[in-house]
Amino acid sequence: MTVDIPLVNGTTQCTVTAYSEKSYQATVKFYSQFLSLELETKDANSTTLRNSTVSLKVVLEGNAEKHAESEARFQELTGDLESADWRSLANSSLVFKAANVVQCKEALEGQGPGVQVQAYPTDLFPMELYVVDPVGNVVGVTRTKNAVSTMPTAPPASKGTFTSSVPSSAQSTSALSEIDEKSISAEVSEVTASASGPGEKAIAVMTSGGDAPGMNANVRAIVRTAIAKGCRAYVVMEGYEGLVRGGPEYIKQFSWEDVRGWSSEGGTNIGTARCKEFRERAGRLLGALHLIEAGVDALIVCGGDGSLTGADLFRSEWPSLLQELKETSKITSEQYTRYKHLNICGTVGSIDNDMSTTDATIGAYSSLDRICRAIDYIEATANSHSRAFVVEVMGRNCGWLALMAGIATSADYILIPEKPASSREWEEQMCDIVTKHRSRGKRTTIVIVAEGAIANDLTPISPNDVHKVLSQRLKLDTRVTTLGHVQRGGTAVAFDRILATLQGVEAVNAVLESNPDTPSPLIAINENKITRKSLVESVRQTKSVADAIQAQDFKKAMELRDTEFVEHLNNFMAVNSADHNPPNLPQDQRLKIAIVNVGAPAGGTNSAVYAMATYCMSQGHRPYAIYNGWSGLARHESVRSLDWKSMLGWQSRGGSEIGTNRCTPDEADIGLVAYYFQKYKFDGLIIVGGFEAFVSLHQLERARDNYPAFRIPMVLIPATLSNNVPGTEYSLGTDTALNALMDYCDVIKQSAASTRGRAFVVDVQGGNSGFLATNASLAVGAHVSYVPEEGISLEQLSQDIETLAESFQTAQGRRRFGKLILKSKNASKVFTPEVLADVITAEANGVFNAKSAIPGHVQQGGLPSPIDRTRATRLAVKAVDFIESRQEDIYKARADDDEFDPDDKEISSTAAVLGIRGSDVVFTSIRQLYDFETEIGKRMPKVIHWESTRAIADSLVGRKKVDVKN
Ligand SMILES: Nc1ncnc2c1ncn2[C@@H]1O[C@H](COP(=O)(O)OP(=O)(O)OP(=O)(O)O)[C@@H](O)[C@H]1O
Ligand SMILES: O=P(O)(O)OC[C@H]1O[C@](O)(CO)[C@@H](O)[C@@H]1O
Ligand SMILES: [Mg+2]
Repeated sequence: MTVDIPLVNGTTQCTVTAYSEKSYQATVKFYSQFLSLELETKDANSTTLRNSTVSLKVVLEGNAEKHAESEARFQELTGDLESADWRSLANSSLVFKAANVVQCKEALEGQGPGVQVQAYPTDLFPMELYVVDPVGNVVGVTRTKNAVSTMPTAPPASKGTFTSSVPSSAQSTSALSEIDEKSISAEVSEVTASASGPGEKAIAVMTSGGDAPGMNANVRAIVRTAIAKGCRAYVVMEGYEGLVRGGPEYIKQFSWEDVRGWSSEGGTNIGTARCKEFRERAGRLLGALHLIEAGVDALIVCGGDGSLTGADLFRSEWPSLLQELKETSKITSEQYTRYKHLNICGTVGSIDNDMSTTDATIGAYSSLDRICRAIDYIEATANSHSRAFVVEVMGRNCGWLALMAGIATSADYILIPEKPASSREWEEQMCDIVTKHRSRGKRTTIVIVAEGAIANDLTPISPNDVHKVLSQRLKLDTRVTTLGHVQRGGTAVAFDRILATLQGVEAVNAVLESNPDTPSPLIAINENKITRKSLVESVRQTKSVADAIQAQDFKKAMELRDTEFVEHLNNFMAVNSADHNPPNLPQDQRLKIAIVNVGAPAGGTNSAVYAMATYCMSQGHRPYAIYNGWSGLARHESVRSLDWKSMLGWQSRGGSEIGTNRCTPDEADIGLVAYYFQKYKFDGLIIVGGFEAFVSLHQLERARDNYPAFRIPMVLIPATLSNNVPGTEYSLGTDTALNALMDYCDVIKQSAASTRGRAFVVDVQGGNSGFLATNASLAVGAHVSYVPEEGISLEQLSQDIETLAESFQTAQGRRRFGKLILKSKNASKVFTPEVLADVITAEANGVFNAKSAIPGHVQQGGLPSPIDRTRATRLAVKAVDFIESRQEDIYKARADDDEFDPDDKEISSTAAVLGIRGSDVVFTSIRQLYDFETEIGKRMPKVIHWESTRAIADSLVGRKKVDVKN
């Protein structure tokens, strides 16, 4: 039995049979533009074939016309047919592994070796080979590269493992600051001894307003960076309260050791308060006096909109405060001159995320994490009773938490202060959505109410108001849950620890670089980039949103809000009312869009599929899922149209609901992939995955020449914990993985700290990318991280052991003294975690010992983090928009070869990677990335965007780097 495969792009088809000497018989279908061949197996045996090499005899025969045509064409190209290598295909050796059906299935699902042909067709003479099992399923695939040339192309990356070797010698990447604890202590005592010499600065940090997870990491980074830069570090205890009270009890000098282990601790260890006195000039006057008395030159305030408004006011009043202090003889003229300019800087710490000009505030994502976990829990009980839940979340004047939680948990409805409606309107809209969801089979209803939710007449909307509507009008069994301060509790998520740390370093840099003419900075983050904004301007903009709301000018309030907030809100409305209202687009603009997952599982993958499908529905497009990757498609025609009900709950699930594996189109059979694309008439494709997904997009784009079915807009949403996809600085799944690894490390570190003289060597995933190890080391304060980009040199290893031994010797049983060494698996093949632990223990001479710890696939994470869920939603919507907007650019080329020029920029840019680069979300063409920005052999981008983070991670733990010249 054979499978008919229609012609694609005029490719000639012939059917031939390959059979084993024993029982197994397979049909091999062979495609070539010019040739028709017969293949016949020799020595093949269905039970012994696995992993064995089988010789396939290739006999040229059949279609004489085509044969002649190919010879003529070949002669035209080579001028010498006799020596033509394509003839050597006859009797060529084919690697034909896993030839029985079960094994082929495994192979195609990425669990075993695939079927490969060691013959290399060219782009000019492409060939595909299909092995069909006795019942007609296509189970085998070929590589299709170069039939003519004897020059083999690079062998395909093997499934599952990456073999390219990684240098184990260390290459110094950048000039890292060489600080160790001893030298820093020495510096500190020197500085303290000379008190306030004019050269040295004293930098103080305080936390203010509601506490926020990550504040401790911020304080730690500020204290250590200040010390590392030769400054004295101070903390102001209890927020502005401490400034107003003053004295050494409230304004304390801190040492390197004082902040040990703080990254992993929730709340704020230096205290915070809401201080009435500071709102009055008299309070601020006292604050100014106390700062000067303590000799503080610069103040970094980590707090929310209120705290930074206070800081801004303090800054603007400073000259007059100083004048008054001088006139009342509270300070000397020297002090007046020295402290004439207040050097102040804000790092935004608040769970509310209500400060303009920054995308995220320290603590907001930790709080969102608590909220999403709670709602995930509530879902289960709601589902059991088919109940409705009204969940109140924090956000006095701001709906960010409610909105993001709404997206991350696919809640039915949200009520936020930024977009109020009349009571009648919101009640109608909520009832309409909830009724439709229920009528389509949803058993749960979740409505999230922000603490500050209001109607458009500014009257508050309470959870009880919502309860009343759901229970009385819709007769739903409804409960109210107020999450309260649980949302502010617990330790910070990885994002907040890293954000707080990087912003702390940047804040110290900013105050050291500032002069009387520089405007006071606020340290922000925009997309993936830490930025400096003007404190005055940020406060002004934040206030203008609040003013617009008070003036009931909600349209203006929205315009003044960050564009990302508005984008999230629009996305929430679109995906959550999918299929409800008439689609947005007219019939003739509605498309068929496919989505496929490729590579290892990554957090947020399901959210991307869910968002893509629901957004498609709201636009009027038809979403399709290709189940089980390219191999699923080639083997089982695994295309299903996605329907709303079957995707319920996907938003919050880990793994990949539609299945994923590492097989690329070439490996699966690109001709067959093209055939199905043609059969389903896809107008666009979204691939979600890691490096194999990147390679897949490249293969599809290059195959457009032969297969018009690929002449459609195609987008890759990067998703891999390795974060090694060129074209982006962030891949879905990295945040989930970082949290999983960080949680693991926190536990291990606690064990090490309790044991006192113990270090753990933790084995970290990430292929050839040290991203995960570097960022995790920043989040957990690991003593050392070894990454593939640097390798492990003996010099560095011995230096690290020496530093470790010294610090254990001086630790004298202090708490929080657990030491971690994070080692990327590919940093060294020789130094496995066990070997490394043994070497370290032996070299430590009994001062301490080391053990290995292997988190393994736990690093893929369980539930996806809220960051991965919400980013997935945003990127999926952008990907669909891209497919819509790029139809015109490639539409003509789909039907007409003459219109297709693969090198045309407009056309080639319709196959792109959707990435976050610096502070922008951008589409970059796969051609550009693959040809110019990728180290294919290493499966890495050429430029490592996070390189500078390594120096920061090292310097904050006082690691000495050995400068190895390679
Ligand atoms: N307009 C202002 N002038 C002077 N000080 C202010 C002003 N607004 C706030 N502050 C000071 O900042 C403190 C914290 O402000 P607020 O209570 O608004 O919290 P926040 O910093 O916005 O944090 P969060 O909202 O996350 O809890 C106040 O108690 C007060 O001391
Ligand atoms: O109980 P507290 O400390 O006044 O904090 C409650 C408020 O603080 C915030 O969480 C911000 O930290 C607001 O969303 C909330 O209204
Ligand atoms: Mg606030």
